Amino acid sequence: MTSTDTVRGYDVIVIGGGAPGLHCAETLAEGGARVAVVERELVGGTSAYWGCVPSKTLLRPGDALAAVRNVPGAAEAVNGTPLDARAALAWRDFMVTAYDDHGPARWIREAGVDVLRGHGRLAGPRTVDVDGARYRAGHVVVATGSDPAVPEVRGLRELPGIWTNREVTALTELPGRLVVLGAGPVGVELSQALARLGTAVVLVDRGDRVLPGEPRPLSEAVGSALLGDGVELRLRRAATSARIDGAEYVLGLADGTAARGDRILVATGRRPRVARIGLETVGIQARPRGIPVDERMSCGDGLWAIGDVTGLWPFTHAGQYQARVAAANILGRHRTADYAAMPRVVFSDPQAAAVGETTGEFTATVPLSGVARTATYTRAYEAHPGFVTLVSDGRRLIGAYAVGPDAVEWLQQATLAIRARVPLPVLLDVVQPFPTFSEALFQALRDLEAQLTSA
Ligand SMILES: Cc1cc2nc3c(=O)[nH]c(=O)nc-3n(C[C@H](O)[C@H](O)[C@H](O)COP(=O)(O)OP(=O)(O)OC[C@H]3O[C@@H](n4cnc5c(N)ncnc54)[C@H](O)[C@@H]3O)c2cc1C
Ligand SMILES: NC(=O)c1ccc[n+]([C@@H]2O[C@H](COP(=O)([O-])OP(=O)(O)OC[C@H]3O[C@@H](n4cnc5c(N)ncnc54)[C@H](O)[C@@H]3O)[C@@H](O)[C@H]2O)c1
Repeated sequence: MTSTDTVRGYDVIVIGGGAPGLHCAETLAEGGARVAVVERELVGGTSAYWGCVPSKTLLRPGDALAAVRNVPGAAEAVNGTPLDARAALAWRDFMVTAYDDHGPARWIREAGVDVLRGHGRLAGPRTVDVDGARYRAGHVVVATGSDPAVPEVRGLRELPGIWTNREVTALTELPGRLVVLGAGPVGVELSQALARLGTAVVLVDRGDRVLPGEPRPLSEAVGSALLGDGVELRLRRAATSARIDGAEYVLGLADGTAARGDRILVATGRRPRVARIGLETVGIQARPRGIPVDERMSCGDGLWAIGDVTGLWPFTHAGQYQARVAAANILGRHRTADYAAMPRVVFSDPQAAAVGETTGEFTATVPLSGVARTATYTRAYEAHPGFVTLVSDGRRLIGAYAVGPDAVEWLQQATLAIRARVPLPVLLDVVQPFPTFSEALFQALRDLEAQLTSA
């Protein structure tokens, strides 16, 4: 144990070097604080190596090919050759920098942040141990993230070789058949990515639709796209047992049937990483969802928590937003988190995006097939499942959701409108360029206006 007179001190120590932890540390260093980030594995965390980046990279080849196949003139330039899975996996390796974190580690050091390699744990107020070395800090930010949650299904936890997001995003060989348990964002995105790369996928969920947390029309559009890619949907079926039969994984389902594959991917949510980080030494009791924080991201005196470990909004962009809120407060500028306009996005093809409320006093839905951009974009426009729905309280937008090409990008207009509380007449006065999918927003606003006039 290091004696107190040799203990190193920082203004702030961030435990966990995922995207939110790094962003917090960088913002604090920019603000003049002496900062260290503790990381026991790879600087960059889940998003960079086993989450957002590899999953979006694995989706992209299928996206691009499907888009080309729907465009007369371009479709003729591609023959029937399937996607080259080896090239796609090589691109994934490039995007995850072959699981080497020298680049991000150098970048954060150049931002003025010390990187302390090892397992960090609180050892009392304003004290952090890193593999036995003791450090003191004015503030400690807990940003330890989350692990995959494997549900209590008979035999599942003991089964050797089950996949979670780590194994599937890092796969080196495509399985012939894959059983995916859980049709949330992880299950949906990776089912489509692998199906398009050549795997036969069975997607199982106890809910009656994919993405059960989102509005039904959005789930239905994404579900039918998955069916179109050959994904077999087994909905309304909870998993009840799991076993290996020879070389085959067998997932028993509540209706007495079974799903069989060369692999099982468990995509049934996340649980906060709160074990062995010394929360008890500072009097914090984590809840099942995570560390409770106030709107400033504070969880105690000189103690803060951000990212997945809070269990609030398990997205990289949400954790980074919380990082800015915590950093501002630590630097003495009062700031509170506002989640009224938190974007929720699924990078399936078509993309699905939502923000804010999903129901309200007034709603207006416009199909994308009625927007000129769609006809120039794809020959499949008549059958296009795309749409946008706006939700209003009669004065402003309070929510929006959409399915369609690049929906994740153009629905951001609604995010801005909700966050900035823009009055509906001002939104109606916004010019949308022609021909863009954004024109659907204008049409939906006009529909809202008509409803309000006749109300
Ligand atoms: C397959 C998949 C796809 C996703 N896609 C998206 C997406 O497209 N968009 C999006 O916004 N979100 C996406 N997410 C969610 C996103 O990855 C997470 O919300 C984000 O990574 C959370 O960041 P975090 O820093 O809280 O946790 P993490 O990224 O897990 O970082 C925590 C870090 O802390 C380290 N650590 C933990 N405990 C200790 C300790 N005691 N000492 C030292 N270090 C420690 C870990 O090694 C890790 O590096 C996806 C998630 C998955 C699984
Ligand atoms: N594009 C993105 O932003 C993105 C992408 C991937 C993941 N993420 C985030 O990562 C987190 C984890 O995602 P996820 O998809 O693993 O979790 P999730 O909680 O969103 O979905 C889990 C799904 O598993 C199902 N399920 C759970 N137990 C089951 C059982 N025993 N039998 C059958 N079905 C069962 C649930 O009904 C649910 O549909 C999410 O919060 C998500 O927002 C975000």
